[in-house]
Amino acid sequence: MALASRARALLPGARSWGAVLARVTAQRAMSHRVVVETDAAAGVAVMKFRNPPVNSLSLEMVTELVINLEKLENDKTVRGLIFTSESPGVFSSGLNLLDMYGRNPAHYAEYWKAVQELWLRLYQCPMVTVATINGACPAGGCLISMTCDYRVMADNPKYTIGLNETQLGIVAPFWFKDTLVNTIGYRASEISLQLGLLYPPAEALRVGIVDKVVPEDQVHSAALAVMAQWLAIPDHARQLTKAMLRKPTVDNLVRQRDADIQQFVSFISRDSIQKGLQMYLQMLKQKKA
Ligand SMILES: CC/C=C\C/C=C\C/C=C\C=C\CC(=O)SCCNC(=O)CCNC(=O)[C@H](O)C(C)(C)COP(=O)(O)OP(=O)(O)OC[C@H]1O[C@@H](n2cnc3c(N)ncnc32)[C@H](O)[C@@H]1OP(=O)(O)O
Repeated sequence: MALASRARALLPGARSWGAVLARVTAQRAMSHRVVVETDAAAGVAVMKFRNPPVNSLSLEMVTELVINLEKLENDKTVRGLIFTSESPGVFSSGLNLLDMYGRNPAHYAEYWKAVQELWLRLYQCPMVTVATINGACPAGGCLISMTCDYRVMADNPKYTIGLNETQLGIVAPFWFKDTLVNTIGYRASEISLQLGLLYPPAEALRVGIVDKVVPEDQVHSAALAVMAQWLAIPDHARQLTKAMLRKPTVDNLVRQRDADIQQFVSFISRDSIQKGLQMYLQMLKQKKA
C-alpha cells in the first residue's frame, strides 16, 4: 500500500491504482536501472546504479531509487545500505539533463517532485548509508553521496566530485546548498558552490566533501569496514541522533516544496537557461568527438 501511494505521488499522470502499478511494472520490466544485492546475514544491502552510459538520474532512475529505498526501509533485516556504480568510471553524472531540457512544464514539475522525494527519503534514511564513489560524481551525483552518512572515494585523479551547477549556468537549489553547507561548512561552500568546483580525491578529502580516499581496488572493502563500524552503534540511538541533526534541513524543504517546484519550473523554462543547457550538451558531445 505504502509503495503504491509513493508511486502514485511520483507518477501524478496516472489516474488509477491500476494505471500506477501498470506504469511502475512496465518501467521495471523494461530495465532495472538499480540493482540491489542484500546480505541478510550482515544486514547490509548494496544498491548499484546501472543506467548507462553515465548513470544520469533520469525520472525513471529516480523513481526506481525511491521505490527500492522504500522496500529496503520496510525490510527490518537491513540496517545498512551502500550506494555504488555497477560500472566503475562514473558514480553518477547527476540529474538527467534531458529531463531538464526541451520538455514541457508538466514534465519539469513531475521530474522535480521526484528529485525532491529522493533527497527527502535519502537524507532521512534510518539505515546507515555509505557512498562508495567509484567514478565521476558531479552535481546530483554529489548530492546523492552527500545525503549518505559517510563517503569513501576511490583514489583515481580522473574522478572528481562537487556541485558544479554554476558551470552549467544553473543555480543549485537551496536544499543542495544546505546539504553542502552541512557537509563542508559555510566558508568552504561559498567558494565551492560559486565556482562550481569539482574536486579530485585528495582535494575532496581535504575540503571534507568525502571522508576517506582509498586505492581503487580497496574501495568496496573500505566501505564494508566503515559500515561495520557504524553498525556497531545501537540503531535507535544512532537513528534518533541522525534525525535530530538533519530535521531542520529537511523541514526547510518540506515547508516550501510546492514553491520550490514552481521556482524550478519557471527557472528551467527560461530561454536563457534552455540555451545554456543546449550548449552544455553540445559541449559534452564535442568533447566526446
Ligand atoms: C533560482 C534557482 C531556482 C531553482 C533552482 C533551479 C534549477 C537548478 C537545477 C538543476 C540542478 C541540477 C543538478 C545536476 O545534477 S545537473 C547535471 C550536471 N552534470 C554534469 O555536469 C555532468 C556532465 N557529464 C560529464 O561531465 C561526463 O559525462 C562524465 C564525467 C559524467 C562522464 O564522462 P564520459 O567521458 O565517461 O562520458 P561522456 O562522453 O561525457 O557522456 C556520455 C553520454 O552521456 C551524456 N551525458 C553526460 N552527462 C549527462 C547528464 N547529466 N544527463 C544526461 N546526459 C548526460 C553525454 O551527453 C553523452 O551523450 P551522447 O552519447 O553524446 O549522446
